[in-house]
Amino acid sequence: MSQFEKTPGWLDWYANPSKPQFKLPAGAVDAHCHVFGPGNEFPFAPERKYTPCDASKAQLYALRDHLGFARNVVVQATCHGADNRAMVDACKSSGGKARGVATVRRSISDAELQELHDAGVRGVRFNFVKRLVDFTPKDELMEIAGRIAKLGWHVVIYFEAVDLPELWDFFTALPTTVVVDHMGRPDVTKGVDSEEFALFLKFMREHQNVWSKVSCPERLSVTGPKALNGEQNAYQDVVPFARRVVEEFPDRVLWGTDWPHPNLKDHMPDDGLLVDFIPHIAPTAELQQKLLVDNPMRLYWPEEV
Ligand SMILES: O=C(O)c1cc(C(=O)O)oc(=O)c1
Repeated sequence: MSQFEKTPGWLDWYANPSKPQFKLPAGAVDAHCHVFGPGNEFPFAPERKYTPCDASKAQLYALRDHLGFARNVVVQATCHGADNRAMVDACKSSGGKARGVATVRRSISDAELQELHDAGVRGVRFNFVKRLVDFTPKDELMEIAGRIAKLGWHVVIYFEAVDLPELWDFFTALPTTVVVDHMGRPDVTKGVDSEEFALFLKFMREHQNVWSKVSCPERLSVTGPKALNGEQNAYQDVVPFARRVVEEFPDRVLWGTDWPHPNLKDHMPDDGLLVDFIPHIAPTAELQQKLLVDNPMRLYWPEEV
């Protein structure tokens, strides 16, 4: 794959998002977003599974201001592999308004981990989605988890719901806070009372160190971005899932735009409308304050809480 040739069929991020009608609480954090390159400054990793369009830190921070967020958590995207330079650069130039989640290999030195910490990194991401990454042995991941736990960092895990049973023992042995990306990608056609989603809720219920991002309705939805049946909201088939998680675990949920939305081929969400999704899954001001401010601040800026 050439460095700059975008993966065919892959949509670019939404250029002129609407202004959300929902007013975010003061200090709201977009706790899951990425930067891509720019490729000529921060080359994409040779082992990547896709080549994205560019999505720079300046464009990310313009979106932050447009939507009304105060801060970002920039999560290492798989197209950059374990080369964290673009994410670190974004954190360092944010004036303290961004923290990061890195991808690291076992070979990383303690000094390099400390450098990441100084740049604002507070977690590592372990990815188990087969279309995105090659397999990394679990003993390597556990060793990394042990080292980063000592820095007070957490582990972000990304996996598909069908893989949770097989990954359960590994996840439950992680020695630090564990944050699940996008609710563990439930198959929403199975329904909120499915065995599959019940297992995810049990995972959170039985393990107080497990948090979840209630993000990415645009990836999980089958009904899509159009409001249907007189409903006001887009992505309505995802609402019961996210709402269940927010209401049962109000102190362990995070929300993020997922901008610039890697790997979307059927539609690209208007980020303003994604923000308008929030009050459907966190219907009270108290839940919104926890989801958007108190929880991400506790995890990423504990020194300010
Ligand atoms: O579902 C995805 O394709 C996806 C990919 C990435 C990444 O490539 O890092 O991150 C995400 O949060 C979601």
